[in-house]
Amino acid sequence: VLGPMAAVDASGSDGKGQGVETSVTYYRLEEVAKRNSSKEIWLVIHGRVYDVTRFLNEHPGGEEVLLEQAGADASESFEDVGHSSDAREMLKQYYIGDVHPLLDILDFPHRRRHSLRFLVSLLHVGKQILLRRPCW
Ligand code: HEM
Repeated sequence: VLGPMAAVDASGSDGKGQGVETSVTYYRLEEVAKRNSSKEIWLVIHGRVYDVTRFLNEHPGGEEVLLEQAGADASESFEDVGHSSDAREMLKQYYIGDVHPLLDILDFPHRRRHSLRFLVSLLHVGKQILLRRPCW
């Protein structure tokens, strides 16, 4: 129901800063979870959302492993493989936005079964609050 959140200027540009102006689109995990077929595949890796649909055929590790993680948080499996720095660099091409820290917290009641993941996402929230200007 909730679509992607409106783009938010995360750079805090005041018109004269040298900071690169960037805007971030925020998604809920729920939105990501819908992109779980070979027609459309999104993955979350370390709180960032990647549309890997057009990467399916090109992935050196095969499309099967991506399909297994479709619509889900693939951080752990991505790290388990020990992807090269080239592979990490490639992520940028498929980046479409971030998982929204607050909206994820609101999902809490539905996620009790994943308490460890919830704690990890809490850590992400803490990190985002420390590293970023508030955007809500
Ligand atoms: C957008 C996300 C991903 C990108 C850009 C990516 C990229 C790559 C690249 C470039 C390689 C070649 C080896 C290297 O350079 O490290 C590779 C290998 C591999 N990837 Fe990924 N990968 C992604 C996601 C995943 C995920 C989510 C999984 C696991 C579920 C996975 C499993 C593997 C496996 C099993 C190999 C083969 C390793 C080997 O043969 O030694 N990859 N990937």
